[in-house]
Amino acid sequence: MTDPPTLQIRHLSKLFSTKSGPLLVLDDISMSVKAGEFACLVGASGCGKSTLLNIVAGLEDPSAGEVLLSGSPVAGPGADRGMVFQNYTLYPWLSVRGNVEFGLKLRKQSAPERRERVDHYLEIVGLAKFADSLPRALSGGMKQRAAIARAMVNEPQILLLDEPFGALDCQTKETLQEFLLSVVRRTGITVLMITHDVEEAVFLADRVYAMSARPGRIAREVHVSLGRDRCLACKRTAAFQQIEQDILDLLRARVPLAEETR
Ligand SMILES: Nc1ncnc2c1ncn2[C@@H]1O[C@H](COP(=O)(O)OP(=O)(O)OP(=O)(O)O)[C@@H](O)[C@H]1O
Repeated sequence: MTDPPTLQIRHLSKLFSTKSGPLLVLDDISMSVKAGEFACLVGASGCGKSTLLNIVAGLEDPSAGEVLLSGSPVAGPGADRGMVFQNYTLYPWLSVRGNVEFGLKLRKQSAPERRERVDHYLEIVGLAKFADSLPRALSGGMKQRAAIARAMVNEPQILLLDEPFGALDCQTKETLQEFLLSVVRRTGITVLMITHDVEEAVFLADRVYAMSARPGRIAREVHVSLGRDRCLACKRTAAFQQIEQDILDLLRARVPLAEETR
């Protein structure tokens, strides 16, 4: 028997109660992410991307449907999912090392084990020299690299990234995109990332799920057939731009302006 995909989302819906009545945000979402795959969800603002990621993270409950991680239902947050958010979420009073090892301390890992693991992941994200620095001494890009190390150090089954480069300037964002790809290739980690930046999704992902406007549905699943050896120059190739344009056309066709407001 073959192993189940790392992540399976089955017929998932989410309804919020609001002052003006029930609000259907996600409608019958089904998708999966295989081990070692990089999947991106793209969609207009308000289509429910963060809600979906929060449900996968166990921070919100679905109204219907289920999320399975390696075949087991998700029933709350857990160290088997590593999360990185858009806004830098490092503890300002802890050093980079203190931030990265925080989860390991909670799980009562011994000091020598912690040191070895933290050193390994700080080296992977290129921050070994900044282990003792406080977050305020880091640039935005370095903070996000530290946040990625903090998520990876628990060796989760899947990394969940919520617009991790959304607050960075264009140049830093591109540097971090290349950096993330190199980390993913080196470690083989499985990733689900959400972004509204279609170019970013095509550059990073093996598969892109395009979501319709609210209520969010999976409008199309696009296999990014660009190979796995990608560099920023790939963004200028005709093949890349064709895939990007197809997804943009799809999103534009499905997002009437009136529904863009939240
Ligand atoms: N707790 C909540 N109660 C009521 N409505 C909510 C709640 N959380 C989110 N929403 C609504 O659900 C919709 C989807 O929000 P969500 O943040 O998931 O979208 P998004 O696609 O991630 O948007 P963005 O790209 O702007 O971050 C929005 O209309 C939002 O106002």
